[in-house]
Amino acid sequence: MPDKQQVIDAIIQQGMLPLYYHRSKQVTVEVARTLYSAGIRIIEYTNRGEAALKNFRILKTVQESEMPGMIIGAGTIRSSKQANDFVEAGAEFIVAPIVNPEVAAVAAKNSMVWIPGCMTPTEIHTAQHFGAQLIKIFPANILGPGFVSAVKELFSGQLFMPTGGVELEQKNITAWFKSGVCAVGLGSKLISAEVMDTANYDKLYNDTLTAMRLVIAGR
Ligand SMILES: O=C[C@H](O)COP(=O)(O)O
Repeated sequence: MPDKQQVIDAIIQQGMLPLYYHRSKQVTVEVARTLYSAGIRIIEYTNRGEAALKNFRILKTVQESEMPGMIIGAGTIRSSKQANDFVEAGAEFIVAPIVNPEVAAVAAKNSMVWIPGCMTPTEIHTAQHFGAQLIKIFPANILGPGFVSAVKELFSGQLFMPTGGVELEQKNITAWFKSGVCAVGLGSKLISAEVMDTANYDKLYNDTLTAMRLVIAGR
């Protein structure tokens, strides 16, 4: 299992964190395989449906046998029970849409990175207090890059990753990096419901290469 700094470094190095959920275990695994074959080495699987924990366990089995160097975290973790369940299932970091100190405590107990979602300076301050090295700016498209530019001086050295509505387009990704973020979270604009439901893994592969190029060009 990677240590906290290795997880943070992997996100910064990749410059993007792909995230998704799908009810089908086959789709869950094929999406990860496709991302991996395109060069992705850290992903978030979100707790956004009834099959999330079961599918996460299957994904971890495939990761162990087929994906050396891949890191898989659990997203949309709002309670300590969810955190404990996904840690037990092999989550290597935890992402959340909110700041819940009880989730932070589970992450700390397991020496894991906790990436809480924040949309105000007070939430950022609270997240820092409870140990967040990296903070998810969420919902990113509501706040915009101007929010990060405005608050980053208040939180010198803090790492930020906007997530929610980040677009797969150069202008948007470049604006985020210019505001001072270290990576962007990419959900539905990269791994859309349509791509998953139609098993269009060629499109996902090509879009992933595009996203990686946009990140390199944008930062
Ligand atoms: O927390 C995850 C976000 O809701 C994902 O947003 P997105 O699908 O717009 O990238």
